[in-house]
Amino acid sequence: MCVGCGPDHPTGLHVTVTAGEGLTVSGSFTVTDDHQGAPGLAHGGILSLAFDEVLGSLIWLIGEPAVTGHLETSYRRPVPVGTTLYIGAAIDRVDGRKIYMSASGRENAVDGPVSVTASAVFVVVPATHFVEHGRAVAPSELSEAAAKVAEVNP
Ligand SMILES: CCCCCCCCCCCCCC(=O)SCCNC(=O)CCNC(=O)[C@H](O)C(C)(C)COP(=O)(O)OP(=O)(O)OC[C@H]1O[C@@H](n2cnc3c(N)ncnc32)[C@H](O)[C@@H]1OP(=O)(O)O
Repeated sequence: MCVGCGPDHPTGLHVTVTAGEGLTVSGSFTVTDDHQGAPGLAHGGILSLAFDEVLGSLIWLIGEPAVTGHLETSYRRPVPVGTTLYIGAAIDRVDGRKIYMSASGRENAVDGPVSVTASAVFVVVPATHFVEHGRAVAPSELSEAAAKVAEVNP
């Protein structure tokens, strides 16, 4: 039920992500009427969410839980409803618990015009972070997340 990537979320972004070479991932997000802000255009906050999701996927390559500490988004072109954004993201460097990342999203093709760029600092947290700070979750929700780490980066 993740609003970014959960396939069963009724109005979520349904972002899909594939691991690439090295510490990179490629994602895609199709803007639907559920994601509109101004008439016919994607809402900027929704686009920011799509980037948070793709950037957040990079942590599965490292295999340590981390949360977004800082996320900066630059909107370079309007994104019409119906667009598929192809988002490439990479880990640029790691400094202690801080993971510096960047991403860019291109309109309707992997080599399409750049619509949005973003940079982020994720901060590594202990797995207990989610238990201590989140609502009570079923153990299966946490074990599914932990299994995903093992699946992506055995
Ligand atoms: C079981 C496994 C489950 C796994 C599930 C995984 C799911 C993942 C899903 C992902 C979903 C998608 C993603 C989401 O939506 S994640 C949801 C949105 N994000 C949050 O909720 C985060 C809320 N904030 C916090 O929890 C704390 O403030 C954190 C943990 C971030 C830091 O508090 P903590 O007390 O722990 O850290 P520290 O103060 O000792 O600082 C440590 C270092 O970090 C540096 N720093 C700190 N803050 C920032 C900042 N804002 N920008 C830049 N840097 C920052 C700081 O300078 C220091 O650096 P240095 O001095 O050492 O050089």
